[in-house]
Amino acid sequence: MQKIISNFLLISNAVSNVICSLILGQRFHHDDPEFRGILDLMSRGLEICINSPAVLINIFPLLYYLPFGAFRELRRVERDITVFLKKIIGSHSNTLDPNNPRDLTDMYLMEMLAQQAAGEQDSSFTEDYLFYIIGDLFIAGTDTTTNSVLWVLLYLALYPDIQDQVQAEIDRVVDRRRPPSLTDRGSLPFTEATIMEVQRLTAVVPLSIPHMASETTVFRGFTIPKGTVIMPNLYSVHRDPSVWDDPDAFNPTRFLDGEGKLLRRESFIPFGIGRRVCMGEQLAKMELFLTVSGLLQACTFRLPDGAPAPSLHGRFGLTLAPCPFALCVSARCEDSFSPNAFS
Ligand code: HEM
Repeated sequence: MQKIISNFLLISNAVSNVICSLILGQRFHHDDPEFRGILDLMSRGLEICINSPAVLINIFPLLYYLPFGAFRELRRVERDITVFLKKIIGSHSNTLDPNNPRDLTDMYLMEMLAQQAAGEQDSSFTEDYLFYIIGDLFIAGTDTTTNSVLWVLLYLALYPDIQDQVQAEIDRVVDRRRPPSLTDRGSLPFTEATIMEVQRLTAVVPLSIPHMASETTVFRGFTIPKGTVIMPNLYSVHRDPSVWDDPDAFNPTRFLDGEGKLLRRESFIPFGIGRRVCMGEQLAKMELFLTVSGLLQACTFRLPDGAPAPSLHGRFGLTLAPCPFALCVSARCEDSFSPNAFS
């Protein structure tokens, strides 16, 4: 069976459900309109914040209140997300059973209540903070991982010989009788190297997250005054010709040594670096490995016959998303995951 697919909502739903399970103790059905609506809002919110005139709010905060265009849309997105998250926090608060915490929200509420009971005056554990933490984890953990998976599928459709090698490795190590698990990760270096090479080329969070110099600092002869906003350019690090041979080429073997073992390259920093490195790095790597290896075990992804090669430039929000593309998905064996699941 094969099918042409241009709608990959199944992937963002699955990725977001990992965060929902951890934070909210629940998964949402893929058809749930409220869930779908909130994912769209988050994605749109990020795009407006980075890639519209609303970015100027960072410099002129009063622009936030303008009653038109991106400014008004941003306020609406923010309001709708707030209503959704506050409703969930409220229902957790009402049904909290300290003997049976269900998720991170329950654990947080229990700590908050414990600190209140102890008379803690300056506690940072408040429902307002919880709201921001949940929002941060949703925003940081959904689009990043979803877009990484989409880029992998797109690159593998453009490079079918590499896709064949990934599938051959999965077939050799895992077989097709069971889905890949995390214990297989160390035995699938080519699959891992392929994911890393896509992460290198696409740098899904290309400008990382802005930081601010807490002190005046001299770095390589440049004085950086206290308060300067710094935006690390991870994209340029990943394409630096002084570090990477032929940096624009898609070549997973650059992450493998002569014996086919995985190489750690210090200039490979898709999750940032240092004290504020991505908090979800380990989770994201697990999700990427399980999703990509599971999908490639079950299906083959090709460009539809006669379709022009999709652009590899991407759409820039906080994350770099691939431009819309279509793939022809075919099942690799009768009883495997059906391409119909993507509809
Ligand atoms: C492929 C997926 C992901 C990529 C490429 C990615 C990348 C990044 C990058 C570049 C940063 C900025 C690091 C810095 O400031 O130096 C960051 C921060 C962060 N990420 Fe991720 N991320 C991913 C997935 C996730 C997931 C799944 C979660 C949550 C469960 C998450 C949570 C966070 C948080 C909370 C921060 C802020 C950390 C801080 O400021 O201390 N990320 N991420």
